[in-house]
Amino acid sequence: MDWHFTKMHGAGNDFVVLDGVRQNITLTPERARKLAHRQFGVGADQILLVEPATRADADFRYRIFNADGGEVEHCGNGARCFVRFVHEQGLTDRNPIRAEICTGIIVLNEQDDGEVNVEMGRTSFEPAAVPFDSAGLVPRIEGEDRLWPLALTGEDGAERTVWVSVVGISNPHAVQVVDDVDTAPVATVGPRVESHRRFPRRVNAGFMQVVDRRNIRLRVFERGSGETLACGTGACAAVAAGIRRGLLDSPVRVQTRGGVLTIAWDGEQLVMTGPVVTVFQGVIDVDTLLG
Ligand SMILES: N[C@@H](CCC[C@H](N)C(=O)O)C(=O)O
Repeated sequence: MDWHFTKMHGAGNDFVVLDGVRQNITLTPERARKLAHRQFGVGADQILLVEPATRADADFRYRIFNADGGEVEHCGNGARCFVRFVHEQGLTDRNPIRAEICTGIIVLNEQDDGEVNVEMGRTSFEPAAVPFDSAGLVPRIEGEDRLWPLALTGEDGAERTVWVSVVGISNPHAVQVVDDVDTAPVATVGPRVESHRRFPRRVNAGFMQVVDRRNIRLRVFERGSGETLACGTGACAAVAAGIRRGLLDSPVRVQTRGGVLTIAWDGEQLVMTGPVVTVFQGVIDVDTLLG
């Protein structure tokens, strides 16, 4: 059995996109992991599976799998690739498109300049909703935000505390402010935050450098994929946290290692705008390579 796929990226966060509308696709976590593998598969940060909608108020459903095979709630850069994919593949000429993700509906609009904007849905800062176990912790209040102390143990066994904003964009984020993203300890602190025991579903760990009130630089160690060149929901979480902390004003230009995303937030709806690139199309022999 063969699957046709499209390789895409949004600001360097890369995807294998599968058409589950015209193909009969059973994507298990193991198959997703193999497809995403950079040596033995096609290679991707996430796999996107486009399917018929299951509710009347949506045009399509799309599902997201991290490189480790886990299915997740939301993906900002993936959302932009999804809308370009359904247009390029002739699955619809509707614009904007309403897409069903596992936590609700998001609205996507392909602009005349080739960028895509996405109404990402609502943000939550309630620990239980993220989810984050805040029992026994005393937050530091900054502006309207609460910074939570996370105790981390270093490779040398030494304890240190990092202060994070905890944000739910359907998926979980922990954002810390750093002086310089280039020297931030993303590779060492990122995995410790990602799997910290206070995040029962793990977490995406963001490192934000505030350049000025409308510009940040951002790196994200993503849950289930490691550091990526850009993380759309991570950009939304960083901007929302930065605005609540009184550090930023909407809209904010987010410089990632793979490109620029623009995030607007009115305190309710988050709107993300950014680029999309189709890299190539291919066919994969499922029985031989994915099992
Ligand atoms: N790259 C994404 C986020 C993908 C999911 C994330 N790793 C998670 O586990 O929540 C984005 O652009 O938002």
